[in-house]
Amino acid sequence: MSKTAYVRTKPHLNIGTMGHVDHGKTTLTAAITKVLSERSGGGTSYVAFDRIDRAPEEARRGITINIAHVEYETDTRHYAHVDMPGHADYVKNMVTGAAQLDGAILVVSALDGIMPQTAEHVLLARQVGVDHIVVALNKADAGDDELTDLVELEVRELLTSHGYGGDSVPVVRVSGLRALEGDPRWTASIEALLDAVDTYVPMPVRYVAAPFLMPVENVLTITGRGTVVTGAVERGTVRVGDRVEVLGAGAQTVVTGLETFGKPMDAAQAGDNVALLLRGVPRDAVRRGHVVAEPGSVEPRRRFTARVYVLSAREGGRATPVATGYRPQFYIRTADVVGDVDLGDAAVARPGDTVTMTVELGRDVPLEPGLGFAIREGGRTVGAGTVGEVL
Ligand SMILES: Nc1nc2c(ncn2[C@@H]2O[C@H](COP(=O)(O)OP(=O)(O)OP(=O)(O)O)[C@@H](O)[C@H]2O)c(=O)[nH]1
Ligand SMILES: [Mg+2]
Repeated sequence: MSKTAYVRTKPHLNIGTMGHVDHGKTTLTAAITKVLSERSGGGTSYVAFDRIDRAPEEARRGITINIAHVEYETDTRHYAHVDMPGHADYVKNMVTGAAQLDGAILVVSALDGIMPQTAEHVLLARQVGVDHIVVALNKADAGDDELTDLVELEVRELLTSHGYGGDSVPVVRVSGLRALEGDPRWTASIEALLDAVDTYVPMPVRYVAAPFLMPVENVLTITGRGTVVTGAVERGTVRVGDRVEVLGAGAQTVVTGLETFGKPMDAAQAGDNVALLLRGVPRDAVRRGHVVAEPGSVEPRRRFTARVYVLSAREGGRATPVATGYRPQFYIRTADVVGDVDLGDAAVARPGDTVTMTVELGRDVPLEPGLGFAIREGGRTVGAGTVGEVL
């Protein structure tokens, strides 16, 4: 049962594909692993399309529902890549996936251009703190150059309007599908995209010395061993044998095992995508949205002030204003919590407005100034905000 341990030889970054449904995110993800697996001295294994979209409903409907993680290595870096769903009904999964990205690949079909979730994902990425975007203009094999030029202009404008500096963002014309088929012109396009990611997305500062904190993304059971929680370490370092607290479950426990992509490790640090085996915690006591942290290092709270941008109807938001007493869902880290909005002296907030509000959540969660969140209602994003003061 001895598995090869994870050896940290290159800097590790978290990236992912986002964009409108069917623009080719999963195909591109598979193509990236294929191209890199064929590089000499690689360290990347090819992950085929149907191993990324592997739930039966995903295979049947031909869409991505769950976030899938794959890993690969370029010459200079080790990447964990999340392939996010584009379909409007699954944007909440995209929100929790994007919360941990150091950079994102925005996939835009050169045939279709900007579509509703293209714009929504850019807005959410900004909100959850993704600082760098590289654009893959996909399906370039099937598009004509003039139309693709127009799409590129449109995408640069969209990025600029969300503060991404659209003029300097790399835009690479690719074909995930032809690259998967091994067409050299298009495997070269994937190489060019990866070079753009390697050079344009900087290595973020990792707060490895801070107290350990990891938002729980998923919970699994390993028969005979116990409960496992997965997620990206937000800050600090955790070692096998460390005592941790599961905020939300009200439990203290000990980490008895640590893995990244199936490889055991002795210590995980900020930025790593990991699975933690927790001693004696029942499977149903832990949920997505809970936070694993160094005991006593954070105190969950429920009241805070926030600056919130209320999306306009054109951006997919509400058509009518919100007032005090409004009760939408708040997406904070991986948590999804109802909250009461108090607008104070302002009577209403109209779509398109940026306002200050006081929020009272339905339960305590770890909060801190500067933390980004999304506000959703009836399956769509209606606002995006940042925590001001925790009350
Ligand atoms: N011509 C062409 N078709 C492509 C390319 N990439 C993907 N496709 C096709 O586009 C369709 C959607 O591809 P997916 O990779 O599933 O798209 P997706 O963005 O992951 O979709 P969701 O995850 O459901 O949002 C499939 O039929 C692909 O074969 C490409 O580079 N060229
Ligand atoms: Mg997909």
